[in-house]
Amino acid sequence: MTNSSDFTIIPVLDLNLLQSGNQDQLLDELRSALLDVGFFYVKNHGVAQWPSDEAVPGFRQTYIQLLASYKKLALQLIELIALSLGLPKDTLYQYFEKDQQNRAKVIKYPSVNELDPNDGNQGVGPHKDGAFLLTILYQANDLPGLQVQNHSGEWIDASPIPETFVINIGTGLEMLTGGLAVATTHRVLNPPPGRGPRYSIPYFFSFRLDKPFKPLELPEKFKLLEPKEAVSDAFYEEKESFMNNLSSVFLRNRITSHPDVGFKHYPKLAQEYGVDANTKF
Ligand SMILES: O=C(O)CCC(=O)C(=O)O
Ligand SMILES: [Fe+2]
Repeated sequence: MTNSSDFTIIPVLDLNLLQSGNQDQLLDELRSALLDVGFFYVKNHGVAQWPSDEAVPGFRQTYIQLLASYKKLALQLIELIALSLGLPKDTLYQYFEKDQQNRAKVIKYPSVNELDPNDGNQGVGPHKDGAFLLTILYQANDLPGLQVQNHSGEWIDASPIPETFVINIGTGLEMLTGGLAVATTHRVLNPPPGRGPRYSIPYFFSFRLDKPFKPLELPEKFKLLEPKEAVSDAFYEEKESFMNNLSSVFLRNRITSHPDVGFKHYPKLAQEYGVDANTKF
């Protein structure tokens, strides 16, 4: 499907607009990122992104601090997202717990020439981030790989921009907003030969699992907007299972992200999700 207003760049949002008294501009940009793209960069976020050389012996402590900073940024974004949708800023707090577990992982993507040709590309297959509100992604070195699919099916590079994080909307926020905020499909390709490995740290800001899941009451003006069906097909297919069974959403995310492993262990489910033994990305 071709869409004349489709995105071809990933917007960059500047959190300094808060300090400079331009919150309304930031909220307008955030709303458009939420509704049209599902991905954005944030700059001037106040988070130290990588342990310094001297800090490496204290990696654990450093990493814990890093996670705490990610969480602080996630909470700030959660409040701004609510405001950008015309809701009180604490609206999304009901969906997570103060001390819930949020997952992060440090990923190494070897360059293609380091891979066994029989293993194919070991990046991450096309997927939406699962049962999460949002993902904060640190691209730790200057190598391309992350690509975001626009509504016409084209792959748009989300190359690293120094000092930024990439933020993307998870299926959880898509469901909560009735498909208005988009959880956009993305993938990761291994870096080209000769450029060394790519490293990244995604942080997945989760949901509380112990409460029934009730979609948000959005202000009237948003009810007139059409969800972006091209990227929100999962919304219609998965609505029931998502509301009742978050674990199936996790499993789908795992199988589509890592199709070779997914097919090996869950061949029937994998096929339901369009993954088979020859799936390449
Ligand atoms: O490494 C990246 O750039 C993104 C990884 C990703 O999309 C994921 O793990 O869900
Ligand atoms: Fe992802």
